[in-house]
Amino acid sequence: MVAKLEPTARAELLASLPGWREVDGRDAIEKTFRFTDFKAAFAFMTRVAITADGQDHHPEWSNVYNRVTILLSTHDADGLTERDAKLARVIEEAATGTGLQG
Ligand SMILES: C[C@H](O)[C@H](O)[C@H]1CNC2=NC(N)=NC(=O)C2=N1
Repeated sequence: MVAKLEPTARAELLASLPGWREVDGRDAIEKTFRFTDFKAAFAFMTRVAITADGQDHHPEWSNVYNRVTILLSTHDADGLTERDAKLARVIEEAATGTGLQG
């Protein structure tokens, strides 16, 4: 059973991840990415999907045209864990220089 992040680790994680924020009412973090167009957004989602599946840790996400909103939490722990931290860092890499509008 994976352990939830301690408050200090959680704060350090949020400080290290640009634009991610805590979700009201859930032990989770969330960010919306905005791309130049739908194709750039979907290409980003494809890259993330492949890596996430390889880590066996999956995002909760939605896509509207050029925007992708991603929520991370660990279902098995009902909260934020190191698995979410690892996937958030992968997501940030996958978004870099790929038609990202910020
Ligand atoms: C059986 C499978 O390994 C588990 O259900 C994995 C799949 N992907 C997952 N993704 C997330 N976000 N949390 C989990 O606890 C989780 N568990």
